[in-house]
Amino acid sequence: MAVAELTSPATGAYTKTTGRLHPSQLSLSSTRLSDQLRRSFRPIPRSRNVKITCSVKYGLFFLCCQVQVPTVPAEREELKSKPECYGVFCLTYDLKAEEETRSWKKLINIAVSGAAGMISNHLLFKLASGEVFGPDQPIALKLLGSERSRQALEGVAMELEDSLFPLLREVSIGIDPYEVFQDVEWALLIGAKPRGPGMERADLLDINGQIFAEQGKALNAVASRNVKVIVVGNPCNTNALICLKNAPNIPAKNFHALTRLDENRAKCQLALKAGVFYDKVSNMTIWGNHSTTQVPDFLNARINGVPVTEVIKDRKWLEEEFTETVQKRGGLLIQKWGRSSAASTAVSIVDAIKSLVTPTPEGDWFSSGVYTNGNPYGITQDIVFSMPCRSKGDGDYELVKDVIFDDYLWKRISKSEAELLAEKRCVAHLTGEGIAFCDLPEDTMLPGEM
Ligand SMILES: NC(=O)C1=CN([C@@H]2O[C@H](COP(=O)(O)OP(=O)(O)OC[C@H]3O[C@@H](n4cnc5c(N)ncnc54)[C@H](OP(=O)(O)O)[C@@H]3O)[C@@H](O)[C@H]2O)C=CC1
Ligand SMILES: O=C([O-])CC(=O)C(=O)O
Repeated sequence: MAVAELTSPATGAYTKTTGRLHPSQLSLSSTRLSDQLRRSFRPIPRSRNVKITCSVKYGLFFLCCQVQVPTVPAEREELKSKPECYGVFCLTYDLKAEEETRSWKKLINIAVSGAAGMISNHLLFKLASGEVFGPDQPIALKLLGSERSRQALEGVAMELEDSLFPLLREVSIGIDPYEVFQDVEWALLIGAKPRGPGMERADLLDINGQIFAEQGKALNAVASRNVKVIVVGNPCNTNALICLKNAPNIPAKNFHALTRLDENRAKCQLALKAGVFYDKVSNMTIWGNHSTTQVPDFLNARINGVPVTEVIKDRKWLEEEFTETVQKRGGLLIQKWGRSSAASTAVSIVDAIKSLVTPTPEGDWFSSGVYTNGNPYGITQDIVFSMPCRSKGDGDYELVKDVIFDDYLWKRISKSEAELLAEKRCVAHLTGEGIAFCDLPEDTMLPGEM
């Protein structure tokens, strides 16, 4: 433990501060001392357990603070020199002094993994602009990358600096999830290895599963106890399951696998067929896995409040063409673009978050891949399955009860369920459930694979 003593003239009262704090959390009336502490300890990440004890040393006129910093082990020495914050975001501000920021809400911490990737390149700027959490909600972005992407991460942070977003109060970059996830209230887990040529899906499950097992452990150790986690990196349902199994201290209900892009794709196809604008399509459920077995549910969906099956009477089109178009939309896009959906995925992540932080419109719902324990439909427990949800806007959700099923829908749901159970057996070594046995169904594919 390294110890530093800092003394500064202090006038008036001060808040007695003792305990494990980051210098930015200090609340001292002596701004000079506070600034001195911040300057001295800026390079030390929050998780370093900086211990600060302040007391009045010389009557009312001087504050003395003792700052104790744990000695960094040799193997982590390299991280010590790495700044936690980035560029202009290292400056400190007295927000309360600014008239227009007086009504702002408390800062929220958002972690984004794969922050130097394609999806993040769209998403981060949407988050920073205020379009996701609102115009009075300042945010801190914590960007997680790797050795591979270190330079690129700095490039992303530089672009965020140059965008002058008023609500973006902090940006930090890092490669250690235990540091980046410290106190985060949202974790948007995008980074994952893409499936390469000749790579088996089982290999992908294993490689990416290890990333999500580690990130689950890190969230469990250092994130806010009520952190909301949205897993985007594929295969996202099983990655979300691995993540939640490795984070037993965080409610399993807080983990989501992104199927909102599939919902949006399905709405678009129904609108096109019915000749209406896509905002007229509601109650769109995607059931199951974010894969080519996903089930876009036309039985419960509505157009202008009327069941889709009454508007589009061509049941063969709904069962075959519509369903397959949605299931394989990602693959077609890759053929056209030469890379997978990035902008529309970022938009769908925004939609997914907004659906949790704003009340769901009366009578409507949204789809999300969530933990099946306690589901009212009879879907196997202990997997992450896309189902219809409603939210009061408090970050939480309830599953929708009043949905109908027919034989066709159940058959399709069962196929996706079987696929997820097979994926789960493949990753048993990562969920703490014994030895993995991987025997995936022949047609198991991500939406982006053809
Ligand atoms: N659920 C959904 O609806 C959708 C999901 N996806 C999925 O989202 C994920 C990210 O897509 P996108 O942003 O376009 O991808 P990119 O390839 O642009 O970025 C992915 C990031 O993943 C990180 N990564 C983590 N581990 C590895 C690894 N072993 N090898 C290579 N890169 C790794 C890399 O960042 P770093 O080096 O910093 O770790 C990289 O920047 C993919 O898994 C994709 O399949 C895509 C579209 C829709
Ligand atoms: O398969 C992929 O990587 C892309 C994907 O998930 C999608 O477009 O839905």
